Amino acid sequence: MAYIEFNHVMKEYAADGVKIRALNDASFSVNKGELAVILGASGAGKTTALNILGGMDTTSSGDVIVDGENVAAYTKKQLVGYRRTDIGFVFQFYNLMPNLTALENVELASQICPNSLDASETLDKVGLTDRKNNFPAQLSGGEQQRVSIARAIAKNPKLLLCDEPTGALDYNTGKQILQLLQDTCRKEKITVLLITHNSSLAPMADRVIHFKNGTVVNTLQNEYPTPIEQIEW
Ligand SMILES: Nc1ncnc2c1ncn2[C@@H]1O[C@H](COP(=O)(O)OP(=O)(O)OP(=O)(O)O)[C@@H](O)[C@H]1O
Repeated sequence: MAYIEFNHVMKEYAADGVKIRALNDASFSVNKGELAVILGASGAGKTTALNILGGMDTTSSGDVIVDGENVAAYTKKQLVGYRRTDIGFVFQFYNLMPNLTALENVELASQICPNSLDASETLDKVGLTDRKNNFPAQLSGGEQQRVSIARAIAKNPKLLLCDEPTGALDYNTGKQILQLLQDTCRKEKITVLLITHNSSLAPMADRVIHFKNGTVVNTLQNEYPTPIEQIEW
């Protein structure tokens, strides 16, 4: 069994009496320690799948296996614990607490997790040794995203889920953030899933999962992923 198994997942939303099928029999798997890139057009179901995997949304049917447990069968209370301890999220917008310093933002996350890493050391790892006592407004977009990555990995999560993490950044800054995510996956041995619109990024991944109209139409494995510095788009 793979570390992550998304098995025949359906997700329907009811909006004004109309049913919208966001996921339609979507299936994929990811092995432990892999970097998986999720590609697909707008509305293909990528965010819905990531939110379900992260325990932020629920399935209409299907199984979502993470490390041998079926997250789709979790109670609300179990999902709270799962989100808190097992999942690190990185979003397009950094969602930092504006009145807390970089260090305090990371500490806030690590304090609620039993196996958390040292907040200050985690900020060192993401290259922010000199910015720990700055507030988010005093940091660039790339630096704020580094804080949000530190906040996610300081929880020592099973999965690092990233939804368009470079969507608000310029080309070079975005590339540095992708490099950090690729390095984090390798060095910390965290399983990383990364949503992007940019199909040029596919070579950086161990696995590429392609969504279309709510289902997975194609999964590719790269035996030799390309370092991000060698990818241009
Ligand atoms: N809470 C919701 N209520 C109703 N419909 C929703 C909801 N969330 C998502 N959808 C619909 O489900 C479909 C899939 O959306 P989703 O956000 O997963 O796509 P996506 O591939 O992530 O798109 P994008 O790249 O634009 O973020 C879309 O048609 C969307 O409008």
